[in-house]
Amino acid sequence: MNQGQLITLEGIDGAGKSTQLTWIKEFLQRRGITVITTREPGGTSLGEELRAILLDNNLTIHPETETLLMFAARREHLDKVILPALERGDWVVSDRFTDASFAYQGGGRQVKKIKLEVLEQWIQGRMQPDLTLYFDVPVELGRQRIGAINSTDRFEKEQGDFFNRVRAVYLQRAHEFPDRIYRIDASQSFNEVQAAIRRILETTLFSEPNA
Ligand SMILES: Nc1ncnc2c1ncn2[C@@H]1O[C@H](COP(=O)(O)OP(=O)(O)O)[C@@H](O)[C@H]1O
Ligand SMILES: Cc1cn([C@H]2C[C@H](O)[C@@H](COP(=O)(O)OP(=O)(O)O)O2)c(=O)[nH]c1=O
Repeated sequence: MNQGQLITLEGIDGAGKSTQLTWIKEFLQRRGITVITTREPGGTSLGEELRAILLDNNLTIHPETETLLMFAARREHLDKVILPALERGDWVVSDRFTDASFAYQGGGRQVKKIKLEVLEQWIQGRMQPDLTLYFDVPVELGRQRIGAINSTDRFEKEQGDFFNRVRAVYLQRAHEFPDRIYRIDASQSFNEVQAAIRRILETTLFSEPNA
């Protein structure tokens, strides 16, 4: 049986990832693929408990503690959800994965990159997503879109500078890993973003080598 594929969605808060997740799932299902959708931090019972702590506005958490909790949740997620699904031949679409730790903890919180690389190597070895869709929006637009939602969590309440650093790391990683990370201009309309996703999925995952 073929191994499934891992697709991850990345971007600053308000970029529009969650909005497109269901459409991506349905697009893949129409191709006869069994798909599970999941998210980080979260995706398992322990992971969702860690998520509640990580997003809790009433807590102050040291940046390295935050980093370790993100990777702890990810370790569970890989063990209980992602790797078993891929081994069954199912595809996994995850709303965020390790690029978010480099962007938010590395960029936003300024945790040293080498520490993130050590944790990445520890829990993933050489494993990487097959495809990452990076939803790129200017920080102000992301904030406006979140502003339309009432509650803000521990990350969403951060200031513009924080999100500028997060976005800078995402852009840098898209540049560094062009075969895996595809930048989408997510400031476009819903339909235009969807068309861009469709083009990327068709060319990267479904292109016929001799067609
Ligand atoms: N292309 C778009 N144009 C305008 N508004 C959008 C677009 N995509 C998403 N939104 C809106 O922006 C808000 C944040 O979207 P969401 O998908 O939750 O972002 P994310 O999961 O990346 O934080 C939602 O209210 C959503 O309806
Ligand atoms: C996976 C991950 C998420 N995060 C942050 C980014 C988000 O602000 C938050 C997850 O919240 P979530 O509500 O899923 O994000 P969004 O509003 O974009 O849908 O956790 C990290 O800081 N590091 C990580 O490794």
